[in-house]
Amino acid sequence: MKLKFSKMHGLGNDFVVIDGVRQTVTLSPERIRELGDRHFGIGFDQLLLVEAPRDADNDFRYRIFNNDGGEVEQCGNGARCFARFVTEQRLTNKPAIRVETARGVIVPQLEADGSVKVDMGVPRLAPAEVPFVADAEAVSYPLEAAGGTWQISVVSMGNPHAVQVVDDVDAAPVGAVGAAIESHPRFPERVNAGFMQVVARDEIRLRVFERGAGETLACGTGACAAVVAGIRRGLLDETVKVHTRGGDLSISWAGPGQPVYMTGPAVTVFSGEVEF
Ligand SMILES: N[C@H](CCC[C@H](N)C(=O)O)C(=O)O
Repeated sequence: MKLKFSKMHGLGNDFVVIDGVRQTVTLSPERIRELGDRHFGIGFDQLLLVEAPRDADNDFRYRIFNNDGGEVEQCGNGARCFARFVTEQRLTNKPAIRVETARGVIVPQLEADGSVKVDMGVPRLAPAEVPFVADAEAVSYPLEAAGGTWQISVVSMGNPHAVQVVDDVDAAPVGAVGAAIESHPRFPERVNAGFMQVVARDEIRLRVFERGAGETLACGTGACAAVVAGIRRGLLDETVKVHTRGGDLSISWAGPGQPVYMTGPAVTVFSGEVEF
């Protein structure tokens, strides 16, 4: 069966986005992996599926599948592309869109300058909510991995993140240490591993080894988690510019119990059809 899709990216974190409202879509992990292959398929970090909401108070449901075929709870760069997609496809004309995800509702909003601002919801910091195996909640935890001990902060943006501070992201062992943290047994659902360099109290550089996708050029929820971790460590102020390899995001967090706001671009590269 042929399905229409759009190929999009948020700062080089790239997606195939599919309208599951007007099309009937059945996905298997195997087919997602085939289509995610950058040589034999279309190629993407994540596949995003747009569905009708389960709760009539909301506008859409949003499902996210990593390149490895696994379904996950949240995607920040994807949320911005989602908003651009449903607007371009005339599935809505609302500027602010209520979107159900596996772990709560997010509200992306198209801004006049073409960027997209997203209320990413309230970060969860208790280990059990990440989930992360620990005796008690702390600002950071020592974690043994890849032959070293890394001081990580754990944050859930709906999806799990383990963030550490490094002197220079360009020299950080993202591949080896990121892979070891991603599959560390203290993260029962695996984890996205972030490496953050603090440039100033309102500026960081960030690389993320993503769960189920490897290092990506940018990670929206990773940027949110890194700013939350940096503020909790007393290193950052409320609004932070996050430099990723694919470009810049603006992240704001007013503190515990408050939502994280993320602002950045969303680009449609092309549309196409594919056998699913
Ligand atoms: N790899 C992530 C999902 C995509 C997140 C990322 N692309 C973003 O922009 O937040 C996970 O397994 O939780």
